Amino acid sequence: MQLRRWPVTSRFDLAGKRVFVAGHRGMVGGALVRRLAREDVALTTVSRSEIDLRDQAAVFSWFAKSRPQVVFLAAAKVGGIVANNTLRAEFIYDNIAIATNIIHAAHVNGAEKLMFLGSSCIYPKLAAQPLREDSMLTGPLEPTNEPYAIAKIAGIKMVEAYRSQYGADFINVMPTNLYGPGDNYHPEYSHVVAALIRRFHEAKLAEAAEVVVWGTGTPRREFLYVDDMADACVHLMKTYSDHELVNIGTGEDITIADFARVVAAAVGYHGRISFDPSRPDGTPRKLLDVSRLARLGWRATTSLEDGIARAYQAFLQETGQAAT
Ligand SMILES: NC(=O)C1=CN([C@@H]2O[C@H](COP(=O)(O)OP(=O)(O)OC[C@H]3O[C@@H](n4cnc5c(N)ncnc54)[C@H](OP(=O)(O)O)[C@@H]3O)[C@@H](O)[C@H]2O)C=CC1
Ligand SMILES: C[C@H]1O[C@H](OP(=O)(O)OP(=O)(O)OC[C@H]2O[C@@H](n3cnc4c(=O)[nH]c(N)nc43)[C@H](O)[C@@H]2O)[C@@H](O)[C@@H](O)C1=O
Repeated sequence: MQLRRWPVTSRFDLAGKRVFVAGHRGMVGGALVRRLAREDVALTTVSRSEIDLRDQAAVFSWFAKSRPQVVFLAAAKVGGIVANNTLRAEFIYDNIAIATNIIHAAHVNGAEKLMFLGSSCIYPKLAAQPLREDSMLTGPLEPTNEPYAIAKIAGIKMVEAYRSQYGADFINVMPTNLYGPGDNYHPEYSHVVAALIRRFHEAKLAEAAEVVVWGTGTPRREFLYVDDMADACVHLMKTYSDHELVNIGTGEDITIADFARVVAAAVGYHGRISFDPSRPDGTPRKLLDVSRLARLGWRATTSLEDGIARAYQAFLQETGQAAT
């Protein structure tokens, strides 16, 4: 029987390092900035108005001046199932450009460590569940987000190649569906968590009799609170150094129908919930195998109910509706 090789653990000291969070204004980037405030680091960020990370010359010039020693690559074009399926060209172009620019610039400018954020959608649509890291590229992808998934796989393979050819200490993590402060509430292009928080809230205010949830309600999803995600990223940056992917999740999933009821309860909506099967279900199930992450010493701590309650409060604050 082949022994499963467990990842190499190592101690990487962040203290005093110049740390670049690419995508710092986003949901994950913002959580990383909050989490890194507890570390002794020299944090550096650059906003999109200063540099478009698709612009190779601008990225290379910035890296040559700033020379970050540690890079969290959290910048990407991100969206839910309809955004991915509608903006297919933008999702593949932007995400390949951002990944290739930053990974190469980090290498050329001597970054000591880089973390690339992939996504659970890189795994085959019908792969065995829970999804193991070695199931990547073993079957067809979910069509609705294939461009995005291909871009993510390109970034993953680039990180592996730079470790192999140049000995770069670059690592790949695969987050599950994320939610929390700083999420995107676009009515069509958001992910399910933000979409339902907004829709149930607006239905409550309007005293609507019914809320329509997309799809059949039967798909299953795993949801990780974004501040847990950031903590896992810092933990792995400090302790993990190998070529294998590391899934980041809770290890628990829920049907969209049951999840909708969790959000309705958190928001305080008591009307009917119906389903619109004309909207895409996407992958039937995306539950990550988090045993490698557990062996590396990390587990999620925020329950779904607590996380949704905190995400709803963040939504109210971010949209200026929080009770004063
Ligand atoms: N959200 C989720 O459920 C999941 C996310 N991930 C991954 O986590 C990472 C972060 O996702 P998330 O925080 O949700 O996404 P957000 O959309 O919230 O944040 C993305 C960030 O990237 C920046 N960005 C995008 N394009 C460019 C560009 N061309 N130039 C400069 N900056 C750019 C955005 O800047 P600006 O705000 O100015 O537009 C934003 O700050 C991504 O790699 C994503 O693939 C993985 C799995 C699940
Ligand atoms: C993280 C992952 O996220 C994306 O994949 P996804 O998990 O399928 O994305 P989603 O959150 O948009 O949908 C999850 C499920 O939820 C159902 N659903 C119900 N009602 C709404 C709704 O109102 N909006 C949305 N978006 N979905 C809804 C929807 O029908 C689907 O069954 C990838 O594109 C990619 O970005 C990626 O990597």
